[in-house]
Amino acid sequence: MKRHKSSSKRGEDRIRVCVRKRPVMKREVKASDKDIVDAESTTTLTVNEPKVAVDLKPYLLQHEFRFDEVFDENCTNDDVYVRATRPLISCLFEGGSATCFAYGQTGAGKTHTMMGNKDTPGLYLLAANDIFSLIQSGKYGRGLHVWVSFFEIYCGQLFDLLNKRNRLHPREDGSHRVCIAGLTETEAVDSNVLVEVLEYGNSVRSKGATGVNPDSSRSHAILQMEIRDDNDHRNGRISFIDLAGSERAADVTDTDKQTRLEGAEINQSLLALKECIRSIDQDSRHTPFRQSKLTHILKDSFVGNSKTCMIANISPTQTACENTLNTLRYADR
Ligand SMILES: Nc1ncnc2c1ncn2[C@@H]1O[C@H](COP(=O)(O)OP(=O)(O)OP(=O)(O)O)[C@@H](O)[C@H]1O
Repeated sequence: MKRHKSSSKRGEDRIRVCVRKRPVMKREVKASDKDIVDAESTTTLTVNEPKVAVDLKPYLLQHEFRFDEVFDENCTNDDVYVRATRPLISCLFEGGSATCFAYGQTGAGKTHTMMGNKDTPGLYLLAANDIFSLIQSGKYGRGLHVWVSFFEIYCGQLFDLLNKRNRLHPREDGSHRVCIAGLTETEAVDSNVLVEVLEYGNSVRSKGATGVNPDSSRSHAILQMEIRDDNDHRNGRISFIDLAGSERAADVTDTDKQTRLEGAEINQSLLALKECIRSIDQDSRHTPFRQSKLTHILKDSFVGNSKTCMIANISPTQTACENTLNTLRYADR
């Protein structure tokens, strides 16, 4: 059995890595695609990889992983919110930055986790509900407002999802803070406004048609909620990043030029993100933010009073075994 242990004492308070296994879908049951992932506890899981020995006897190679949180197929978006994301919320009322990533292959459940649906709201909405309740309670003072922006990074370029996919340009100000010139910001007075913003933004989000899944997401979508006071001073900010399908990073060898370019960009940004997370985890003095647009524009979210949570989403089936192992190795610290 191969054992992987994913926890680091130094960065533990600032970064938490969680894994969510989605249920087997009806079409997968129909195709007799087996569930090969055992989420054994709230921190451990095992992937049972089918193998064939040299004497042609089949056997299972077991890969055991340990993470800060493991969510099995019965866990709801609420469970994920309470254990993984809620601990970040106080940070944005205390002048800090919180960041929550959804990572994983296409169809592993990133959008389900982040967006959810009418019956099962995802992390965006669950966090917003808590933020609005805290503002109303007056616990962190009066006159606080929530401003929302929603944009995507596609092929290394930024597009405003709240303004007809207008191209945006990030710039560093005199104090090396990264600002996105021209980004549309909307005040969300309640969750209904946020739902409208999300629905509008998602309808314009770029989708690429690939052989595997016509809706496969080939861009990183970033939703930011910023708390500001009556004088428009920024208090804190939370960023949710629904990352592009991780298996797309392998498209660097595709025959189609555009697909190759998209793949190269996704590959570079996911590697840069892993490097940044590793360097924060190890309290390293240099964090390589500039290696990709994604990490560059999130620079402020990683430094100072910041908290990050990575949710690695995995498909449970045998067909997805290789991608699942890649996702778990990526998330493994
Ligand atoms: N935890 C879950 N419970 C029930 N259904 C789920 C869960 N996770 C994912 N699904 C379902 O699986 C399908 C694929 O999930 P989803 O669209 O969230 O994947 P994704 O990782 O966002 O893929 P893409 O990168 O292509 O956008 C959807 O039909 C979704 O509703």
